[in-house]
Amino acid sequence: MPSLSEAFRGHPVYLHQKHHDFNSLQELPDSYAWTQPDDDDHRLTNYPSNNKTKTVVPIIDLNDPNAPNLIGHACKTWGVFQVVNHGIPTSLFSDIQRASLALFSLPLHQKLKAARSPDGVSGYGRARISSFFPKLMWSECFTILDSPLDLFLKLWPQDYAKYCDIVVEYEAAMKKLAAKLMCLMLASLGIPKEDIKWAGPKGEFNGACAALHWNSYPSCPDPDRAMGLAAHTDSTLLTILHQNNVNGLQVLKEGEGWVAVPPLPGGLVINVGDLLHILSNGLYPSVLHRVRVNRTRQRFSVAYLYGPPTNVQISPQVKLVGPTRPVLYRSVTWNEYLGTKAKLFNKALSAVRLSSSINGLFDVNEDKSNDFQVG
Ligand SMILES: C=C1C[C@]23C[C@H]1CC[C@H]2[C@@]12CCC[C@@](C)(C(=O)O1)[C@H]2[C@@H]3C(=O)O
Ligand SMILES: O=C(O)CCC(=O)C(=O)O
Ligand SMILES: [Fe+2]
Repeated sequence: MPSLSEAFRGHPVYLHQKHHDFNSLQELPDSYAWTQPDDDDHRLTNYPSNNKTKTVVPIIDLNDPNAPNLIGHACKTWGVFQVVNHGIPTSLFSDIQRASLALFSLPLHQKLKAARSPDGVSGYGRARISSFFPKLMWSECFTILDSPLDLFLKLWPQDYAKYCDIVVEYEAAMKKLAAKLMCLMLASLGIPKEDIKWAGPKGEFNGACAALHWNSYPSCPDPDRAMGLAAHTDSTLLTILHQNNVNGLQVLKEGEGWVAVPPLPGGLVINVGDLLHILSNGLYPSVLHRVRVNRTRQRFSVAYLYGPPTNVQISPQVKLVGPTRPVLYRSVTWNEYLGTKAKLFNKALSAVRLSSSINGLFDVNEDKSNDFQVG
């Protein structure tokens, strides 16, 4: 089986190679301006506003006996929810946040020592999706696949070990939680975990592949015209996101527009990714999300992007297919899907959709991404 890094090496994306020291920018350079000052442009606003409706992303207590049903409902109607009582000690969040702050606070020349190579995915750089947009995003990121050791040695020749320990501990905790969430999500779909061969006899999902992705969104001199991270879905089964206590994450809710996902102390945001959308035969939408920035506070997030072994075929589960529910997607491996995503970005799901299926019946993800691109 190709490792996740090898899977990426086969599907390079071409990124803007120029990096900026955000702290030195007193004004928004044109290359970061997604709208012009006099634009009466609603594309970056929350239109239609969620202020009137007060809809909030569901918050689910994992100790609640009704959690499986609540998760099922949240996945079906939102494709995203927050969890509390997930069993991860808060000290692990402060540790990983401290590591992320230490990393992004390094001088640019130091961060560039661990820069992502053009055909790689690990290391420091811009979001991979950058290449699909004419403007730059107001953010920097750092991706860890496999071991952080080589990267951290370059960043912190003396202190690398303590940061490696934090990452290893954080990933182990995430892996356990992701397996638990997979079991709950499969149960909510009525799929016994025995139907997923790679889950293993006890549902440990040992063969899973994952990436740890750190994001930093510096304070921005002109936040209304900038974009932290453009609207995208994750190519994962699910993503577990920890955010610091700064707003910015928004999800697109059918019929409501962009809805903020406010940070919840000790909470984690769980979102459905494209592969779970496929596996659920379109029942669970992989939620479109983006990040806005603000004038005064730096925002940090740590995403654990979780998927299957890279060579396992993921297809709509037979139990979710029937006379009134045609099979909506062909089967794909994560490796293949990452290649499709690298080429087609937000059109990747449509590309693996079966043309004979009844369009739009179950798939709420039918390409809406163009509405949110500045073109
Ligand atoms: C395992 C993954 C999943 C990746 C690529 C790689 C590591 C970083 C992930 C993200 C994180 C930011 C959005 C995204 C769209 C991006 O550009 O990089 C994600 C992408 C995907 O979900 O496709
Ligand atoms: O920073 C965030 O809140 C979201 C990050 C994200 O969507 C990602 O890393 O995939
Ligand atoms: Fe994401």
